[in-house]
Amino acid sequence: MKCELCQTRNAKIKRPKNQMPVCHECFYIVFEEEIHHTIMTNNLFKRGERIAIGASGGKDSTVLAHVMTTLNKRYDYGLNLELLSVDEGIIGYRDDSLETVKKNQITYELPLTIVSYKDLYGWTMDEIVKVIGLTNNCTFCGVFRRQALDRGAMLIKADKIVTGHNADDIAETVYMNILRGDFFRLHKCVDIMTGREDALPRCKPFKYTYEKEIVMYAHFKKLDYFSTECIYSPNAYRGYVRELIKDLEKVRPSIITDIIHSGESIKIDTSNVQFPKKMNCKQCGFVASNDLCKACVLLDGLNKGKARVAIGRKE
Ligand SMILES: Nc1ncnc2c1ncn2[C@@H]1O[C@H](COP(=O)(O)OP(=O)(O)OP(=O)(O)O)[C@@H](O)[C@H]1O
Repeated sequence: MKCELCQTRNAKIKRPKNQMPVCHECFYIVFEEEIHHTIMTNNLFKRGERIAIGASGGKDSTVLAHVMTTLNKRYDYGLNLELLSVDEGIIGYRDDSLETVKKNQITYELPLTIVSYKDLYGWTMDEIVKVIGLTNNCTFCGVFRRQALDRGAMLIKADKIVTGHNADDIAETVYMNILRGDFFRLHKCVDIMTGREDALPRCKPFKYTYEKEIVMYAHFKKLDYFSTECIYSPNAYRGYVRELIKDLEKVRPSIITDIIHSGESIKIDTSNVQFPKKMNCKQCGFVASNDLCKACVLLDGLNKGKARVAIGRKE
């Protein structure tokens, strides 16, 4: 079968996004051009900006570093790209994936900054898990990582952070927020750029990019990425939603894009939604919706030996 795009070479893959049979060369082109289109139509960047690429060494952020470098050169975006990694302190997982980031730093000739939970908070995830166990550790990790990325980006004086969140991640989040009735997050999670009004906006150039295509791109281009899941069990609830969407995808391949578009089209009745206030944490000065930010509340709990109370559980 011939490639549907060039009509010359033999088709080697069926695009997961639309089932189109394409050759490798055309796949690379459409994959990169769609991301360029997303960047341009959403005005994600301005010339001269310093962009921190959240680099975990996994497939998404490795492809992100590759594609951002490629497009920055091809279209002369004029961006100063840098890699920014957070070392959560998980032996046998993050130490290995950071080795991959270090190799990519050399491949893409980008500066790399690594910030660690140990330096920022005095705790590694390994130490936190010893105290709290495996049930709620993702809460600590998620809250700390979010702030650690901000802190790292401020350190390198970045104007924006980009992350490798892909279409599958966003569709899952839309679905999860609907199932939880969390309308504030539902409203926010489809934004391609959050925190526009803050000092450090975050962008998701892969908002419409299917995870399967990211894996294919990384695989065929032979990119160096680390493919092991976090050893501290992934978020179980998200796992169920992911399975559900994967099942639906078998009968309706466009389901991921459809869910994102539904999320974008839902109009939230703001009179019924409590939007969190925006203020600065009285302890660390970072963005908070209460007197203390979530990271400081969790950290105080850990330091006082009341970690479970800090996440709202009984001791
Ligand atoms: N430790 C980290 N350091 C820097 N950025 C990170 C880190 N962990 C996650 N990110 C950023 O957040 C995005 C989404 O993270 P998530 O935990 O969902 O991982 P993922 O889907 O497995 O992505 P990846 O394949 O890049 O690891 C990543 O693509 C990356 O840009």
